[in-house]
Amino acid sequence: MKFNIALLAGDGIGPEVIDQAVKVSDAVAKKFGHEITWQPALTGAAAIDAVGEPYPDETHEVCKNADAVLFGAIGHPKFDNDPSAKVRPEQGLLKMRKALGLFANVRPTFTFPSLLDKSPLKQERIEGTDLVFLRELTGGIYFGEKGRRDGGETAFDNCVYTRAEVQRLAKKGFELAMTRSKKLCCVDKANVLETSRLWRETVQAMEKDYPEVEVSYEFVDAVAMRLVQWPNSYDVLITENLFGDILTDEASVISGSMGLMPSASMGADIALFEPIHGSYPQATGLNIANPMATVLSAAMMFETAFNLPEEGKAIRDAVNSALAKGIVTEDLADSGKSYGTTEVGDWLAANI
Ligand SMILES: NC(=O)C1=CN([C@@H]2O[C@H](COP(=O)(O)OP(=O)(O)OC[C@H]3O[C@@H](n4cnc5c(N)ncnc54)[C@H](O)[C@@H]3O)[C@@H](O)[C@H]2O)C=CC1
Ligand SMILES: CC(C)CC(=O)C(=O)O
Ligand SMILES: [Mg+2]
Repeated sequence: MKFNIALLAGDGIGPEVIDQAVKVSDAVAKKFGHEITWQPALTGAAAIDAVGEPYPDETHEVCKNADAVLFGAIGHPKFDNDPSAKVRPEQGLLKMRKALGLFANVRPTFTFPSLLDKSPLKQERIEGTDLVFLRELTGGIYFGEKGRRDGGETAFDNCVYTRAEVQRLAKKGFELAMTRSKKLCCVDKANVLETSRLWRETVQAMEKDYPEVEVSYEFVDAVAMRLVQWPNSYDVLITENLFGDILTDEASVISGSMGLMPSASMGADIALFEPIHGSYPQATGLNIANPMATVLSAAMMFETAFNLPEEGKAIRDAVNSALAKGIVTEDLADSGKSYGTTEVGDWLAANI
């Protein structure tokens, strides 16, 4: 098969981890007889520097016309440390998600058998953890009206959700739960927030369409606690944009490193695959970033966007075997030997 993939490397470690995912994807294509054409395009601070905006129209055209998008990360300290900056890399990420209609961000959290001792959590608590967050990605407080008043002394960010937005995300959650253990947790703050009450009411009304799914409703603060206390008590969790962003970073410590967790952002017409981490600016150019989250995002791309599970499995097998053999970057090496980002990528590509 032939694939045309938009490649948005972005900033910081983005280009370094994307290079490894490209290497590994090319190795998969070679092994299984596919042809990939990569279409690089600008985004983030790199795009601001080059053309003055973080998600240029040309990049949108490339994405729209691709079979899938592979995304690294965006963000640069020169913007993070300047709250008054009018144009920011993150605006590009949000614009891209909205413009491509990527409303459902699938963020799995799982453990690797060879890494159980790398998590700061007790082994018996995390063993067998295999859960999936469905994070709503194009609504909520990130997209509501924001601004200042009172001469800049008061700031506001509005959180808005429509019933239709909740329904389409929850539908995906129910459907996913039906393919797994038929357990769904709706994470909200319905004791305080009106948007959360709309979430809860909407999901409750959908329960009758999925009688086999056991639905629980939990407040986000309690989930933040139970997620690290008994992570394997969860299976599919649905939640709004901000809560999902925060909880999935927290959940990444279960696996052992933020550099391991992939994601798929699904829309009606196109899907984008990206690690859950950011541009990790401290590591830029040092060849130390873990590329596995991005490599595993490429595995999700083969499985989800191209419906090629064997190709995805070939990538997952290579990652598992690298982890078992200790071919890992410094975030997972403890006092043992660590490998560079490029060495890990080379090893994975050679072992597909
Ligand atoms: N999707 C995206 O492009 C995202 C972009 N950002 C942006 O990234 C920049 C940095 O944000 P931070 O809050 O520091 O989040 P971050 O995710 O970049 O890094 C947080 C910490 O996670 C660890 N980490 C992240 N990626 C890793 C990797 N591949 N290998 C090993 N360890 C890794 C490091 O310990 C790092 O200090 C900011 O400009 C932020 O806005 C943040 C999150 C998501
Ligand atoms: C930079 C944010 C807008 C996004 C984020 O943290 C994420 O998608 O995980
Ligand atoms: Mg985040």
